[in-house]
Amino acid sequence: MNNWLTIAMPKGRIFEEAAELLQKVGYDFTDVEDSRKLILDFPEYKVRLMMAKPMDVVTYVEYGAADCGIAGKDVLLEQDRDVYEVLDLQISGCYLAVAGLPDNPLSKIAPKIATKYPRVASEYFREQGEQIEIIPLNGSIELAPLIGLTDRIVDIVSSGQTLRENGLVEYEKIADITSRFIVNPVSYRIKNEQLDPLIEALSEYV
Ligand SMILES: Nc1ncnc2c1ncn2[C@@H]1O[C@H](COP(=O)(O)OP(=O)(O)OP(=O)(O)O)[C@@H](O)[C@H]1O
Ligand SMILES: O=P(O)(O)OC[C@H]1O[C@H](OP(=O)(O)OP(=O)(O)O)[C@H](O)[C@@H]1O
Repeated sequence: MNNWLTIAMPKGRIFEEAAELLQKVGYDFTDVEDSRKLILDFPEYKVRLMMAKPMDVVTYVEYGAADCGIAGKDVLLEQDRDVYEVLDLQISGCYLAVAGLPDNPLSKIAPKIATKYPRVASEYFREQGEQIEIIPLNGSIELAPLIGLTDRIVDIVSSGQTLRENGLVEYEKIADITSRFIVNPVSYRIKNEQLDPLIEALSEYV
C-alpha cells in the first residue's frame, strides 16, 4: 500500500462539504458519512480514509499516520503544528471573534476569557496589551459570560444565531476561518506523484 494515499478526514460539520469537493475531483466518499467505521479503504482510488475529530486531523498528519488531511484554519492557528498548509479549500467558512454581554467593559484586573482556543485568545489579547486569564471550556462557550464566569468568550461565529439567542454581542473579529488541505512534509516529498494531481485538481475548484 506504499503508493496509496491516507487522508485524515474531519468527522462532523466539515465532512459533507469536504466530501462534495472531493467528489468533484473524482473521489466519491459521500456514502461514508453514515458509517461508523473509522478506517475505510477505497482500492479503486488507492486511498485510505481515516475519520478523525476535526481537532485531531492535524495530529495524524503531523505524525505521518495520514499523508494529508482537511482541517479548519482555527485548528491550525491554535495548534501551530509541523504540517504544510497547501490549499485554502474555501469551505466551512466562519470566523473567530471576541464576544460578551453588551455594554460590558473588560474588568480592570485580569479579565477572564472562556474559550476552546487558549493559544489564539492569549495571543490576541497579548497584542492588545491586555493581561487576561483563560478559562478553558470544550463547548457551549456562550454560557460562561451569561452566568458571570467570564468577561468575554473567544469562539467561532458562523450565522451569529448562538450569540443572538443568548443576548451576546460581538466585540472584535479575530480571524476569518475556512478549511485547509494539509500535507505531512515527508509525504509531500515522497508521495508527490499521488499528491500533486490531487492538489492540482482541488485548486481548480476553489
Ligand atoms: N458554526 C461553527 N462552529 C464551529 N465550527 C465551525 C462552524 N462552522 C464551521 N466550523 C468549522 O468546523 C470545525 C469544527 O467542526 P465540528 O463542529 O464538527 O467539530 P467539533 O468542534 O469537534 O464538534 P463537536 O465537539 O461538537 O463534535 C471547526 O474547526 C471550524 O473550522
Ligand atoms: O454563529 P452560529 O451559527 O450560531 O455558530 C456558532 C456556534 O457553533 C459552535 O458551537 P457548536 O455547535 O459546535 O457547539 P458547542 O458549543 O458544543 O461547541 C460555536 O462554538 C458557536 O457556539
